[in-house]
Amino acid sequence: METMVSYRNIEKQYGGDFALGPVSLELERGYIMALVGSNGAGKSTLFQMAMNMLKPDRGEVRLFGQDPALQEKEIKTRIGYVADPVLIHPYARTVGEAMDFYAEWYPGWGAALCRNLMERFELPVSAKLRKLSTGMKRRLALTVALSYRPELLLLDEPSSGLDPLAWLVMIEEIGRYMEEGAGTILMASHNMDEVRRLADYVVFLDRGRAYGPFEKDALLTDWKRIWTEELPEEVCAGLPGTVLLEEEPMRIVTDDPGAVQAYLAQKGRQVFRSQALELEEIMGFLTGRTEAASRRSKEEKRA
Ligand SMILES: Nc1ncnc2c1ncn2[C@@H]1O[C@H](COP(=O)(O)OP(=O)(O)OP(=O)(O)O)[C@@H](O)[C@H]1O
Repeated sequence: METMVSYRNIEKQYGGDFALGPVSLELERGYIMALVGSNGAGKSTLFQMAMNMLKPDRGEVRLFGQDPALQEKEIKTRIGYVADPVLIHPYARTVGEAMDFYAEWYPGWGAALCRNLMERFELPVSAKLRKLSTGMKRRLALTVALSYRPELLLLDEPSSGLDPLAWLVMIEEIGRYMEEGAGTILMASHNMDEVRRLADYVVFLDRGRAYGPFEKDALLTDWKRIWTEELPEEVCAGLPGTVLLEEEPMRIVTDDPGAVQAYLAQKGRQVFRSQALELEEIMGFLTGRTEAASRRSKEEKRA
């Protein structure tokens, strides 16, 4: 196993308003980790630290085991960074000029790959950088980052501003990059569809606190909503692994569906169906944003 990114006990304070951490994360080669969080949770702050654009108050960040403050240039040729908002080349005037510059800068630049990506993202060579829309800037940044097949991609909101077709191209191209076998991705996303499709691991960030990493597949298997018949108080009281009880109809939200189903069977109660929770719901429970371990009836919800 080779650790590509590690954050150890990272803390950062901005005035009195925002405190990040302590955050500790490690990402191994070959995996995709998604940072999922509310606005202002600290996701971009973590990316900027990896790019040596920002220093943590405490803790250490390592890329390929190296300190980004000491080996900045070497590290940056091995990373593809799509920032949010996208950073546009300061001197190039057109898309073509920017590509020429990057082709010189990155040792692993693939000219044919770049042409193919530009075609897929419908990026005109002659388009003026100043006049690109937000979505076109994102297409450009993704094309650049994928054209030299970096060992590590840092994608901060890669789909923000992309139209649905460009989004699909992005999903396919990220899939292709990973299938080639040498890629690793740390990404921040508000798009749960993309997290569901791409991520191996999920970290929830909320108000500067990190929860996880969790294996995405395990989250989707472990968190269930189970529909059952109305249960008397004494049966409810003994339910194992219950996060929330909802009434009319009776539903149990649990992170231990096996135990709940076994208990209901033992009490002779019927299970009508069960369904995996959406990642945003799981995030609500794990971060304490959604009130857990309570009984919620229609009357309560109306009140
Ligand atoms: N230079 C700065 N000075 C002061 N506060 C800052 C600065 N940069 C970021 N912040 C604050 O730090 C917090 C975390 O910001 P960050 O951009 O990391 O969040 P984020 O999770 O990427 O948010 P979003 O999902 O909205 O992009 C926010 O409250 C933001 O206002």
